[in-house]
Amino acid sequence: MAADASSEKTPVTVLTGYLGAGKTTLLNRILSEPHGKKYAVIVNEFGEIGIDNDLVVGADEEVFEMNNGCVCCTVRGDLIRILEGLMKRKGKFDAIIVETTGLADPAPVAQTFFIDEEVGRKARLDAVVTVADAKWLTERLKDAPEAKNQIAFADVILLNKTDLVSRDELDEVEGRIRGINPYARVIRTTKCDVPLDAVLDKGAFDLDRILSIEPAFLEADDHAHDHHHHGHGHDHHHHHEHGPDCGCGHDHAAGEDHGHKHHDHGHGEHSHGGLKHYHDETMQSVAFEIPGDVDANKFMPWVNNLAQTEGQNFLRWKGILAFAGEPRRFVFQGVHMILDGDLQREWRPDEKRRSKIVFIGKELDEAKLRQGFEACAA
Ligand SMILES: Nc1nc2c(ncn2[C@@H]2O[C@H](COP(=O)(O)OP(=O)(O)OP(=O)(O)O)[C@@H](O)[C@H]2O)c(=O)[nH]1
Repeated sequence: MAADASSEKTPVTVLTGYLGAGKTTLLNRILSEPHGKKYAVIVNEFGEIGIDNDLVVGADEEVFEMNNGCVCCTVRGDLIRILEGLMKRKGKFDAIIVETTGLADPAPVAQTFFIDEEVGRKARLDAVVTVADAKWLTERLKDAPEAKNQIAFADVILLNKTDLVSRDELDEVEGRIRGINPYARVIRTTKCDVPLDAVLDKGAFDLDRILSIEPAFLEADDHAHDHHHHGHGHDHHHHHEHGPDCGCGHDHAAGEDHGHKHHDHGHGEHSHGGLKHYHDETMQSVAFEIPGDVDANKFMPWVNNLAQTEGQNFLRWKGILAFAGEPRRFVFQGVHMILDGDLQREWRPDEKRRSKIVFIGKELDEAKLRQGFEACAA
């Protein structure tokens, strides 16, 4: 049984955002800061000619190109090959950054870290960082389902190009972002001017810092996360793939839009203290909490069954659970029908044991999910 290797795994940051939002700008900023770290960069090209590659600055880092075209199964194969190649040279890189094409749905890229055992053993998805174009995002949310998925999927969102819009427009677009993803940290930027620690080494995806369960956690600057728990047996480690064939959650038969339905619903809107709040009817998020323990023997079958029956609707789901009789927190996350979970650090003495779960996705049956979760209470 391997020791808890999360701190030894190479962190991977997935950089996403619609065409022209500022991904390359951010990448260049990361690579040119005097951080003393060595990053490997994987660029997913869209189109025939690898121009992006030439736009990336820096002498030290190595840039690897994935296949052009759709970041789906073929590209995932490429990504796995590149990652495995990188892993063999472990020690050479402090972190890996994957820049996806603006047209990519981040789900298949994120799933790679759960699906491929070899990759999952050596790399951990640190966070999905989405760059949003303050001027154009609102338009893209209307006509580009990928743009919406990129927002929904993010742990950190850079609301970039703030110089191109008025304060009111900025509030408006941030309200729309919040309507899709209330859990991500939103940072307003010009030319992606963020401190690196706002985007790198966040531990956001594996929930070490509970970034996603409760917006209030986003404000608290909690550095107390534990990277030094070694030697724990992983008796509750689950690593399942329930998907058909490639398991990427994409309905390939649906063609171009990868089965992500795009409805042109009107968006509910209300004002609250200046910042407009939107309720996005195609992308929802629901969160539930049990103020105590859950029974692992009820919870695990429930989530596994959910993954199989409704996984296609869950863009992301995550939870932190107190299992009865277990001193450690069980942290799990899913991308569509793929689930991954782990026992992590112990509940702190001053911490209330409680169990929370959040779903971000489409056509969520809130009442049924709540009922199912509450039935898992210990
Ligand atoms: N005005 C303004 N322009 C910006 C800002 N950030 C980036 N840009 C410009 O926007 C353009 C696109 O930026 P990139 O970083 O190439 O965007 P990208 O997301 O990598 O684009 P693709 O690779 O096409 O998806 C470039 O000309 C940038 O200089 C900003 O904050 N304000």
